[in-house]
Amino acid sequence: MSEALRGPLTGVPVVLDPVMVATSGDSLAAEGVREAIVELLAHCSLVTPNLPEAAGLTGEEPASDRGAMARQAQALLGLGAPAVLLKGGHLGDDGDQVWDLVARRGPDTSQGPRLDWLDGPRVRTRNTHGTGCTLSSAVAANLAHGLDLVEACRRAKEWLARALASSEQLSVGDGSGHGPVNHLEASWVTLR
Ligand SMILES: Nc1ncnc2c1ncn2[C@@H]1O[C@H](COP(=O)(O)OP(=O)(O)O)[C@@H](O)[C@H]1O
Ligand SMILES: Cc1ncc(COP(=O)(O)O)c(N)n1
Repeated sequence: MSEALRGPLTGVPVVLDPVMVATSGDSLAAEGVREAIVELLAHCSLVTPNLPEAAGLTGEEPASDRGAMARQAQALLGLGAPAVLLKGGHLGDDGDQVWDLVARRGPDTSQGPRLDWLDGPRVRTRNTHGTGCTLSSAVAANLAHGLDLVEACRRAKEWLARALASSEQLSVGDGSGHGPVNHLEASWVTLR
């Protein structure tokens, strides 16, 4: 894959979602996946780990506050990623807010990385299945539209919050597990 990213895909924005740990906490990665993902970091435009994934990649404990999030995002830049969207959905379950962090290498290396916090309202729902995949796909679509990285992440997160809020409209399975977000939230009134 890194060959493709160095060759035909050079110049195309690439969003790498290192799917290793699901929202539910389940491990989704076999052994050796960490090394493969680390190798890809330098060849993508943005990597989008959740907190357990960032911990797995950096070899640290999952971040439990903003300071640790900032340190781990910067550690991922140090591993070669040009930019990191560190997702904070696993932090502060009882709070009203959920915050993500965009970290980018600055143009001037002596000034350190640029950090942009994206705060948003926490939606009270169990239907969080696929939030990470939804977010990274939306960021990729926004980058393909030519949006700047932080704006692409900000708009993707805002849309995801609406899709989460609208998830109760869906009726999937017997309702016992984590249901999906409603990707069609914008057109739902006309569609149903
Ligand atoms: N209950 C929630 N309300 C609003 N946004 C959420 C909620 N849970 C997660 N998010 C957002 O969903 C995205 C994915 O978050 P996260 O759960 O950390 O990743 P993953 O789904 O990969 O485990 C992030 O932008 C996060 O801020
Ligand atoms: C097969 C598969 N792929 C990905 C996810 C991540 O889901 P989430 O975005 O909710 O962490 C998952 N739970 N299962």
